[in-house]
Amino acid sequence: MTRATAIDALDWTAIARDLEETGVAVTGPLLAEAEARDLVALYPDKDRFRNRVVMERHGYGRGEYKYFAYPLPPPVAALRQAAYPRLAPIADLWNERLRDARRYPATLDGYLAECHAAGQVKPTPLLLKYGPDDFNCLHQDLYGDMVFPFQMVLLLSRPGVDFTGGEFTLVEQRPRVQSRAEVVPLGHLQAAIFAVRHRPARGTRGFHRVNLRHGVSRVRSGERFTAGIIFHDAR
Ligand SMILES: O=C(O)CCC(=O)C(=O)O
Ligand SMILES: [Fe+2]
Repeated sequence: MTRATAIDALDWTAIARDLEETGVAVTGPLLAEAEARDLVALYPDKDRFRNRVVMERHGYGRGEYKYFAYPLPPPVAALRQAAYPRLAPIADLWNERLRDARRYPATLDGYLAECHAAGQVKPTPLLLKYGPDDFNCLHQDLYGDMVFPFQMVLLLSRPGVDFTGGEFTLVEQRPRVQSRAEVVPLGHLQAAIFAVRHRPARGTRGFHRVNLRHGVSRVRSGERFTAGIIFHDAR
């Protein structure tokens, strides 16, 4: 199965519904086991990355990550390319609901051309590495004014085998009520697709914005690797 076929074979009606209701949707496996292993094996390779971030140094949590350099590894590039056109219409609908005039080009190349014209030229897909007691504080992945409203994260390690704990978590902050957490059960090779900074929620007087942040709970044992696919490039 080609990457585009694997993405097209997903139930996009269910994904759109889950995103609408909770801000996150879980997919079936999107990588072969060997592809996940190969991505993890790239981690020490200096030439494949443009930057390394030690999270503790910035108050981001504990653990580290590296942003890929262009050209991205083929499975990451292909998933970014294939998922974008499925998400762009959902992004347009959400903006319409939120009375935001921005609409998204139909293809990733079209969208990246807009990012590059706005000075956001650095690749944002990344590889994250967590060991025992590492965690990722709640945050939003914003890298400039250009923000594509969805992103994905792929679980490259085997939960319960390679690591325990380390759960992907989304927290939503509604106006005037207390925050709500959604802990996302991610299986090996599966992806979570989620809203980058907010989602439209239906209220009595139409839609309003509900703010979202994501992070990872403490890894209790072992090593956990993920690949993050962010669609906007960075300044
Ligand atoms: O490691 C994870 O599950 C989440 C990483 C993350 O923050 C991201 O992909 O943006
Ligand atoms: Fe993130």
